[in-house]
Amino acid sequence: AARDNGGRSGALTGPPVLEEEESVTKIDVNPPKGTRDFPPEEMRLRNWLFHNFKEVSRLYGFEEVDFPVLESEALFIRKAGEEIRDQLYCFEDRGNRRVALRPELTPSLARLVIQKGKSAPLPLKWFAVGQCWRYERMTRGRRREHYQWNMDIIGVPEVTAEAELISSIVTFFKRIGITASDVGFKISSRKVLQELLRRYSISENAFGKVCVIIDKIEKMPIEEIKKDLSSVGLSEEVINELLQVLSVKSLTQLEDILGSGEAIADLKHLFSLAEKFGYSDWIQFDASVVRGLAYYTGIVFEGFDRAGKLRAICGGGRYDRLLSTFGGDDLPACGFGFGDAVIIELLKEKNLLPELSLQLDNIVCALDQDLQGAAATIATILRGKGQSTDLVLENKPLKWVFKRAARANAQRLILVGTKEWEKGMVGVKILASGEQYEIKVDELD
Ligand SMILES: CC(=O)Nc1cnc2ccccc2c1
Repeated sequence: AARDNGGRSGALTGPPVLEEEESVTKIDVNPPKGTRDFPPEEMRLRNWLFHNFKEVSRLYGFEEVDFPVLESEALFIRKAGEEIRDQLYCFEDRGNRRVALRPELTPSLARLVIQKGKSAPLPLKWFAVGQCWRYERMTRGRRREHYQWNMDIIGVPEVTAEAELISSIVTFFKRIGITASDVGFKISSRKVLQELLRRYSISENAFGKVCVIIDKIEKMPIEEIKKDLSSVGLSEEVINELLQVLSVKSLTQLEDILGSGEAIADLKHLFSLAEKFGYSDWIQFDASVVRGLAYYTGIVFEGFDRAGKLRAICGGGRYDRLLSTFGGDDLPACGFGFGDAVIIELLKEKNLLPELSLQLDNIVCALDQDLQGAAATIATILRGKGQSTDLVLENKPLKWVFKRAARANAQRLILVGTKEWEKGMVGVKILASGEQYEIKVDELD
């Protein structure tokens, strides 16, 4: 009760407090709305996931890059009606600069590529794992941050780049136990839309808007989609032809409508490369895939769960115009983003979450307060051998030490006792077997 009156202890009963104590304001111990903490258990799972992201990137010869989570707002200002724009976590900083917490990594990557200019030999194969942010108006209770794994190839115009990227994601899935019966990739090309719209001389910047609208096709009533499409200038006839093409189920059917243009050629090339990479049974053509980012210009793909319970697991595609819109050279580019949320939901569904617990090689404990120094020496020797060692830092009863050792899955308990220490020895207890013995300090292995 004493702490409740503004934090001065004993003010009601004890002697007058001589000087004002630091006032205690009870802070909210939860993280800000829509954000997460990572206590040890969650952090082990996150590190496991990111380790697999990074191992696959290394396997494919990609180099890791990173960028500030805070960027100039201008990097993300696109007028294509994207959700990512409506939810931009932007503000004016103390220098009156318009800045934003990045909602995605690709624009930062493009900025760095341009900054590096000619000094970065093409093709660039870069990857990053970074936290991305959004600010949702309504308290829809959705998260406001997530981590994304991105892989990008800059400077390769052929679809061999897209085939390589999809291969890397398949490799990732296999590493964590996901199979082609669990997930698949829907693949299409925005060149399908482009070739269609070119017949009706729709302007380039309407193209991005049309794609963003079509990406919502499964989330909005078709009437609203049609209304939005007509509001960007598409006639009734074009809208109906567009929607009809999007429901096409095979490449041959698409070729009948489109004729043999770049879209068909790219898709056929990609599907034949998939054969060579050995992931044909992971992919399918699906004309309705457009992805919600305005800057894609060619092949687009998304990973989906075949049970149909979850949102897209990952997504990506070719974005050949992005660098030039930032004032850079007209460099071909493609990449993908892979979020840290849906994949964990999928692993839970498939009961594939890894068992990760703290593993310790040793716990070292002084059995007597004046042997604390000796215990520190032992811990240092073991750590010098690369063995993870928890040193008990205060006088604790053995029961407490055993409990801690069990919770930390320690392999060995090293007990520093007076009698043994006088002989230059320590006690060792192998916790799995219960075996117990004494050993000379310099024979500790
Ligand atoms: C399922 C989930 O957490 N999605 C999510 C969470 N935070 C984001 C933040 C920025 C952009 C996209 C985001 C997406």
